[in-house]
Amino acid sequence: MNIPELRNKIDHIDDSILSLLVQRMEFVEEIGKLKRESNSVIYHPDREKEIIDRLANQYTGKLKKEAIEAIFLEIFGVSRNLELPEIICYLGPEGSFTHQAAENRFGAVADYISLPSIKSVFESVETGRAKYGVVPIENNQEGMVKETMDLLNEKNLFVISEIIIPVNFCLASKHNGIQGIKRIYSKDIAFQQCKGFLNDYFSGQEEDFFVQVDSTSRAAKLAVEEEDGAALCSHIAAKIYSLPILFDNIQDNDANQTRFFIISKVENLKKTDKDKTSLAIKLKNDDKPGALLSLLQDFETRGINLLKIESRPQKDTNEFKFWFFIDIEGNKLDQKIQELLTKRGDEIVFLGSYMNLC
Ligand SMILES: O=C(O)C(=O)C[C@]1(C(=O)O)C=C[C@@H](O)C=C1
Repeated sequence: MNIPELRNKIDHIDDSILSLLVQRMEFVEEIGKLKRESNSVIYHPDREKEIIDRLANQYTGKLKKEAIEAIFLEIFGVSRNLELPEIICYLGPEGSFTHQAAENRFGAVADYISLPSIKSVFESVETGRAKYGVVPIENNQEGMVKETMDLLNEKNLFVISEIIIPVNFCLASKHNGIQGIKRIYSKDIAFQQCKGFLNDYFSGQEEDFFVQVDSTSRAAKLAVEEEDGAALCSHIAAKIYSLPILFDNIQDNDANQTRFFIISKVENLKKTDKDKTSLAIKLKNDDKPGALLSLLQDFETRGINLLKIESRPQKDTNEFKFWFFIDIEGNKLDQKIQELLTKRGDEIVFLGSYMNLC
């Protein structure tokens, strides 16, 4: 078959896809109506995961699970917007990895607001200006994001989902190939994380060949204005500025991953077989030996698996005291976790139960 014939086939398939999507959306609208009548939450990450897993498991053709996931997350984004338009705020700037995480989860059609700080994301969700907020919580090379832990402890908001994305950089440019590129824009940390690639492909360049700017999306914006400029940036930044990707995954360390939280005013409890619960715990008797040991023993006797424990200073006292950010396996709806939350005399702030993706 020649290209026009193949395109003709594609057009017919597209017609069918669109007609099926419209049928799907009719049912989605009905669900949306029922949810609004019963005042229940629109976003069900567990149901979305169930659909993707089911489709990926039954299908073994040309599409990888990641491709099925990318397509269906966009469909879910459109569905949720039809059920109730949602505003999602994230730690910006536009094109940041947090933006990428937000788009991975909510699709390209949601209403996004880029905010300048983690605190402003919390405040927007708290005041109801945005329905959900997306913030970084942990990088597996750098550790926990202290500001996010502290704000979760202070504010009355809940973690309803986690998102894990690899921190991968690409080299993007309008230039046809790397020969003739005159400068590369990026942020300091991106230059550091792609040293191996830059040494291999751009060694011996003058100092001013590498131009440092304050975000990788700014790098993409500058590069797209030039015929011979390039940017080291995230996929989403390249996408936003329609900058073709010349080389992908050029970071030195492939294991570099960041974990993000979706925060909301409503706790959205839903039990799956793989949940995680985050807690902020101020121990009682923390001036006596064994206070922490007693908590850990309680986990052991109740068969609760501890996934993470990090200490943070208590800022509301002039003493040098601390509280613990804790992740455990299981859901608030599990009896053993209910007991833990109610029977210990510690000050425990429940931060959220959500599906464990790690
Ligand atoms: O099943 C639901 O609760 C729906 O609202 C439908 C749907 C979907 O498009 O399949 C949309 C949004 C939810 O997050 C999960 C699934």
